[in-house]
Amino acid sequence: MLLAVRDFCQLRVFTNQIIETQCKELPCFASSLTDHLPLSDPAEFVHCKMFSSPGWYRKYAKLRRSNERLVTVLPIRTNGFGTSTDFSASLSNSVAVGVPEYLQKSSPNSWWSPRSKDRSASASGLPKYSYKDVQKATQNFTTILGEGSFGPVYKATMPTGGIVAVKVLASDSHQGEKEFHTEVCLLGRLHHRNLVNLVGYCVDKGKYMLIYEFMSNGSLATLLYGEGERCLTWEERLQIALDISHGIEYLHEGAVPPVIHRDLKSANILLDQSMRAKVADFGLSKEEVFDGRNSGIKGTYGYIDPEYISTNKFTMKSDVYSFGVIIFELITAIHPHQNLMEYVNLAAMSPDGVDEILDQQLAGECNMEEVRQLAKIAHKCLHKSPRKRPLMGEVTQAILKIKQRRLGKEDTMSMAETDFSRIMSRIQEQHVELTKLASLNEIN
Ligand SMILES: Nc1ncnc2c1ncn2[C@@H]1O[C@H](COP(=O)(O)OP(=O)(O)OP(=O)(O)O)[C@@H](O)[C@H]1O
Repeated sequence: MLLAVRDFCQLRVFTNQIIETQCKELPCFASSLTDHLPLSDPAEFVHCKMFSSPGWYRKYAKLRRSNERLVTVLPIRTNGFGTSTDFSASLSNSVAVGVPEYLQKSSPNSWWSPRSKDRSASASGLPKYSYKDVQKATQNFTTILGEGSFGPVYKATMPTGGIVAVKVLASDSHQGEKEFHTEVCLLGRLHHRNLVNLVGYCVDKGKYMLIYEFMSNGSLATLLYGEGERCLTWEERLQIALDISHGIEYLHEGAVPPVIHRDLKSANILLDQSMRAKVADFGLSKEEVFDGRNSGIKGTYGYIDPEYISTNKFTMKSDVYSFGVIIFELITAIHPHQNLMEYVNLAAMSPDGVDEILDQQLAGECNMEEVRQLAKIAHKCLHKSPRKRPLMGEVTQAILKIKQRRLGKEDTMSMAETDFSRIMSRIQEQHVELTKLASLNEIN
């Protein structure tokens, strides 16, 4: 069956020429760190309840719907047709983002010191750097990490030894300085351990640069599909799924107003030195690229919610869909451009079909029950009807449950092991006692 599914899909890979279209997104969203939805009692979100209690679900869904209506879509960069938006209200509520420790450590005379006089730096709460500073830190822009649709990304080393990533926005951008500052203000207010946080920026000499925390283990896409990469263990994959879920949950349910990512994909998931995953490229306005058909659809082929394609309405549930695709990438190590969904749909025809599309490098190396449970969550995320897809908070709780069950089992196992060794040592003690008694009897 495994071969049949894979062969069939392989055929489709060749017959369906992949549309290498990286449609671009437009809007950027306002957000702040202020508390939002009452995610008060995590127990409320337990997996069984979440998918089986319609009353609870309706109540919560109503709450979320009213929250979703608050989603602010801020057309910051609009291909030259700039929409002026009054951000004063949202800025006044902004939470100043602290300068990261490694930036603070610079001596007052250090060349890597934010331009203190700059008013925009205080509005965003983020330090602003000069072109010269960044030029020096990137060794004259020679330390390239990669290139995305915004432009090249460089590794930069600070005088303190701290490392950051500098995204130099393409110079053909129509974005003006004011719009860039607005975008920085909005991004600077989003902070979470599962987001690749913005730590500074530079607007100088006609260049716009965003400075991010450095993610030394690169992107999930490279780890899954790159040549010479070591195989991610099942434990790592499960943790990555949970980390991503936490990050998106924060964007959807932690940020006020909520933020829809719009371009979730394995290339936008970055990993730090401890292999913890963080969501990147959130809230960045991207210009729509004419792809030959000018479909008007924004996002990345293979991750786009089919419902969005038919209605042109992008909601949080479209992000949930893309997350479902990423989960299946983690399980199968098949890229969406390699007809991942064909494999997934075929495998869904048999009860434990996911076993057959599991990344072969994981065969015998993982708990199949956990794989099936994670696949079940992914299927819910990919539900045809957006309303039937779970909310990200619910997804997080469901993935957490898988981890907790394992920890529970490990506890039981270690308890059993302790009991066993206690019994063994008691038997040994008794054996020693009996031997002693026997030798005493012999002497007498
Ligand atoms: N904070 C970071 N730390 C380390 N590497 C990074 C960081 N940000 C981006 N990169 C690397 O730089 C490269 C380009 O990233 P970028 O986010 O600009 O594009 P992308 O996500 O690959 O594509 P697109 O912009 O089309 O979505 C990628 O290889 C990515 O792994």
